[in-house]
Amino acid sequence: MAKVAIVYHSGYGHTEKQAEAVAEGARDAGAEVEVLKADDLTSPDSGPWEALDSADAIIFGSPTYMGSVSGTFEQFADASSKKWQSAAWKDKLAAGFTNSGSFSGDKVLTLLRMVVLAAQQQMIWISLGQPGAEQIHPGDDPENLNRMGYYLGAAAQSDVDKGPDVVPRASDLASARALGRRVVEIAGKFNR
Ligand SMILES: Cc1cc2nc3c(=O)[nH]c(=O)nc-3n(C[C@H](O)[C@H](O)[C@H](O)COP(=O)(O)O)c2cc1C
Repeated sequence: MAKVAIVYHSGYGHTEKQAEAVAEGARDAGAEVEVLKADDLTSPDSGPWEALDSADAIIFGSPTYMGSVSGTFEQFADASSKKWQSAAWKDKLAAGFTNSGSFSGDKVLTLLRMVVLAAQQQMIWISLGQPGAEQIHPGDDPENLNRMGYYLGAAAQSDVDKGPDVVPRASDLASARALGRRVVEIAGKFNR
């Protein structure tokens, strides 16, 4: 059984909904899933690091704040430098998701930050694997995966005047679930 760890930050609960959806998709695909808060992993010497060390795949999640990952996620990235020193995550699979207030909101930089983190850790980045762009229509249809046309990871947009009980939309959560499933499917191929 593939082991998947999801490590995310969410200041106001929206990205947390996305993290839950990624976890649901990974569990549906048969993985053992641990969901970890970046808030608990900001020091290299304390926190549930073992769950990350033993995972086949680590999926990173952060809201987009000021055009990149949040400060708390960046603290986690800094703290992970201890794993870089020992190449502890070399050849693990990696993927990512982000959520922001604007339709774009510069989410691509958040995902690229995660790609660079994964590369520095010598991990293997898994793209979203969903066609977008030409399939976009404005409705909130759960079948409408990747409505914003991102390919590096799963993107969600949450209207800033609405709480996490309303947004992210069903379509964005469906994209997140599909990313969780894809990571597990690729972990299966990789292990074979
Ligand atoms: C400090 C801060 C910076 C933000 N920067 C951006 C941004 O650069 N682009 C954007 O589209 N939304 C931005 N937002 C809006 C958040 O991305 C949005 O409200 C998101 O749903 C918050 O996720 P969370 O509830 O998981 O914290 C920002 C919000 C905060 C609090």
